[in-house]
Amino acid sequence: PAPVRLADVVPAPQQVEPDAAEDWLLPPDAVIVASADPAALTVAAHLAELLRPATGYPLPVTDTTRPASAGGIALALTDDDSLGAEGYRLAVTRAGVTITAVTATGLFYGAQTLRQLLPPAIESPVPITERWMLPGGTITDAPRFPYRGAMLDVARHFFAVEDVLRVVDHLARYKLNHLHLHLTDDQGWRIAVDSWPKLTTVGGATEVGGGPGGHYTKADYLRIVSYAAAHHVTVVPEIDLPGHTNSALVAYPELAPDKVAPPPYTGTEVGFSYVDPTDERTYDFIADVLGEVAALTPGPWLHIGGDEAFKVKGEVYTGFVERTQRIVADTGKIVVGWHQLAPAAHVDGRVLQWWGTNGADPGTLEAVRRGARLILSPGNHAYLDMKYDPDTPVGHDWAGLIDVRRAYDWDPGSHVTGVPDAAVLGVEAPLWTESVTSLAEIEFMLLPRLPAIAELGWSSPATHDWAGFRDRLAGHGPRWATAGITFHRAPEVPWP
Ligand SMILES: CC1=[NH+][C@H]2[C@@H](O1)O[C@H](CO)[C@@H](O)[C@@H]2O
Repeated sequence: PAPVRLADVVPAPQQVEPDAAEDWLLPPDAVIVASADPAALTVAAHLAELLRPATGYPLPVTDTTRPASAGGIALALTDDDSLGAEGYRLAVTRAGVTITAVTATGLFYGAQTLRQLLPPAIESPVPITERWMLPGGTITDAPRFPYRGAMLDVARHFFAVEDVLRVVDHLARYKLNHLHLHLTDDQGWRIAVDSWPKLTTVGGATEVGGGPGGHYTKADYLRIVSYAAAHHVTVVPEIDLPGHTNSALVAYPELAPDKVAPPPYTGTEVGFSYVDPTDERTYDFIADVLGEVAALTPGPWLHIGGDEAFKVKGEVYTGFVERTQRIVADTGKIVVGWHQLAPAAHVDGRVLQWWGTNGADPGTLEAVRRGARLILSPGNHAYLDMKYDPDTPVGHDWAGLIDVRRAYDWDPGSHVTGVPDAAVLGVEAPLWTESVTSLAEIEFMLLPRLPAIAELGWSSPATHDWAGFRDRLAGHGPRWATAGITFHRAPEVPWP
């Protein structure tokens, strides 16, 4: 395969200065030297874990307090704050590699870039003979938006912790930093709540199609949160309210408007269920649930859904949302919700996740004028549950077909009419799972479109170019294949 070039990295780096005179061959005795800082050493250990299997090299990790050793890979914290909280500088010279950053997160992103600069064989889980060449030169890089994420719907179909951890790996590979977990819906409640145990014992016991469903214990959720944190990914839990709540009503009929338990729902319709917005008991429920989920969640965000509550209208809906927003604030978290929350009063820091398909929305624009920021998830560009083409075996097509180009060819900063770039917090690619039932199907829908969304979240509009992106992406097919990751060989990408 053609040697990897600095400019091949996905997402496209901010600044690339190749220098072929400085190409470097990773030697078997290479050492990884990190700043004597626990977080930097953790990144160094992560990098060693990435490089050891395929190279078979020992790649010992040490820190700068010990005597300098053979040529190697240095991970150095710096106070050069021109790089920002997530930026890094990566230099390859004949003496070795140096990654500098202000934070461990920046070092981690430099490590992801370094991984991509090695030949695709670096993804092999077992030692493979290869010249571990690195292209000489310097990359200076930093993200455009602070929020770059994906959403996994674990309610329609339940996915084991291990599957969620693999999704975290795919996010980290492309410098995405948020994982939104859609934890509750009509078909299943997936997060244990001590004060309302039947939410999972009853509400978690099925899923679309009638399978056994499942749920995360608090220990499971903490495993996901800590693995995500080790990959510099923040978990955003969603408790969808007031709609999409059939599973909670099955468990606790007192929450239902008619106080009668509906049958468990294993279909794929939306908009028919809601918790009783006129009953004080509902707000006890919400305060208990959000309190327990917030206590388990280190990140600042708590997502309360708000979508498709078709039977809760006008003042009743905005009154419900305003009370729920206040409950979120009482937990110390910042509220996120689908853009249907817009008519409800603004609260500090509120973020609306926009999933429209027509580039304009007066209500959302008004909410932005009152201080809301947006996460862009346009249904017709970022909804990765949409089919690539009519033959895609799983997924939807209500927002149209989304091939790789459609996932790439839009600009989050100017997508919603009237919303200024400064009001855009970032992007997120939702994957709804009504028809997705395995990790392989998750990977098939995410790859190769997730890197497109990742590039829109990270890279400058100045480097936005479909032909260039398509060619860079082509080089990642062999990486996924070598790593045993399922992906769609989209015909619009010139795979090698
Ligand atoms: C925010 C939102 N609510 C709906 C909509 O997105 O479409 C999804 C399928 O694409 C569906 O699963 C979800 O319940």
